[in-house]
Amino acid sequence: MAPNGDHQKSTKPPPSPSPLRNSKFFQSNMRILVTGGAGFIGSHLVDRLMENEKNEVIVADNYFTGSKDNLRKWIGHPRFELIRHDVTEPLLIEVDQIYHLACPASPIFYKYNPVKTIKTNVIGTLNMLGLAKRVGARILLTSTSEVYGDPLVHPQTEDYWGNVNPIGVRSCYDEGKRVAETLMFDYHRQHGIEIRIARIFNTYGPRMNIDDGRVVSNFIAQALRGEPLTVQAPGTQTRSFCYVSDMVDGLIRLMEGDDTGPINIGNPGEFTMMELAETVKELIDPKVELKIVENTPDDPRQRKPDITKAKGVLGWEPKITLRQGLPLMEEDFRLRLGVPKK
Ligand SMILES: NC(=O)c1ccc[n+]([C@@H]2O[C@H](COP(=O)([O-])OP(=O)(O)OC[C@H]3O[C@@H](n4cnc5c(N)ncnc54)[C@H](O)[C@@H]3O)[C@@H](O)[C@H]2O)c1
Ligand SMILES: O=c1ccn([C@@H]2O[C@H](COP(=O)(O)OP(=O)(O)O[C@H]3OC[C@@H](O)[C@H](O)[C@H]3O)[C@@H](O)[C@H]2O)c(=O)[nH]1
Repeated sequence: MAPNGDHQKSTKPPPSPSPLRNSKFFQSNMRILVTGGAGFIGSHLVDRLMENEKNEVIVADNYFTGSKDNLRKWIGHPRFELIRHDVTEPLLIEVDQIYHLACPASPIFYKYNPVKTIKTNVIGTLNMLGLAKRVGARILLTSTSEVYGDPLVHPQTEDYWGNVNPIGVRSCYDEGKRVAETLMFDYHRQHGIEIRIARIFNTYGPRMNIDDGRVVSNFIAQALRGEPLTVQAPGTQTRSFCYVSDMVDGLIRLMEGDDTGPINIGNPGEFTMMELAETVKELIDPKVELKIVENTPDDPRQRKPDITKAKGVLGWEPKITLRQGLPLMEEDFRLRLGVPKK
């Protein structure tokens, strides 16, 4: 069944935005809330949104995995505001658009406090939808390729319903995001809220936490520290890695376009973890060793987005290949770890 079939469309008109938006005498800026804006993708998104002088950007973040440091160039800027706020609590502000990213993304962080992760996904998304409803804002959710679980369809298209363990250690995140998607569509059908859903595939780039625990940041940090690259068994599992500037471009196009989604946003280049380790080794330090270590439960065996829909509906496709993106991230990690290039 097509996720964008007629039964998915709202019959309700969207709630009216602020009267100032259509005022003849006062041209207000577009006020945009980015939840999770102090994190990795969020802070790059804020950089892009702030480039447009008609945008005012408000970030709400609880700093669990994000940091003020990621936003330091905007703190004090007249079009920028930073609020310490946990999205599991309601937020009463006036905005036109909401990019709802708040949620830990790295498996080691989302599994650290699974009850909090599911509250963030469910109560957090409900609160942001409540805000969207009250002020007539358009809302974009950053969902995930993890909604496909350990996929039995390859590559993954948006109409695949997934193969997810509902009681596993990853469920707080993948089932949490599935409920968040459900809430988005229920608010759209029942209340006419303008929604956008992006299904993001593994994204990497500068500013990722050095000890984030995800595979690209782990391998780069390990190679720079001269430590063995920890390939989790069996090493034949695959992922598709998207550079962060491509991701931000896709998210903005989705928000500005007419399609609710869900739309896969990711780079279809597919690599085994062994291939990724070999590439990092070749680019950074050919002397570094690879070490096979134990894997974690329910690790998906393969993942690759079908991006036909993103190409057709958003006119989007990624531009940066893995071999182009890894050196950009290496440069940032060298600076932060204090390891100059020889
Ligand atoms: N990076 C990826 O590969 C990837 C893949 C799929 C989906 N996503 C989604 O994209 C979004 C951003 O991911 P990221 O890689 O930038 O992760 P990140 O961990 O760097 O950023 C998440 C941000 O949300 C904040 N946050 C977490 N819980 C919060 C709460 N309860 N209230 C307020 N703020 C909270 C964190 O402090 C952090 O700043 C997440 O929703 C994630 O699920 C990311
Ligand atoms: O040091 C490591 C870390 C991870 N891995 C492997 O690398 C693969 C990718 O693992 P990551 O931790 O980077 O993350 P995953 O791809 O499983 O999930 C990721 O993509 C979907 C997003 O929603 C999640 O937020 C994101 O973390 C897994 O197969 C894992 O076993 C290693 O081989 N070594």
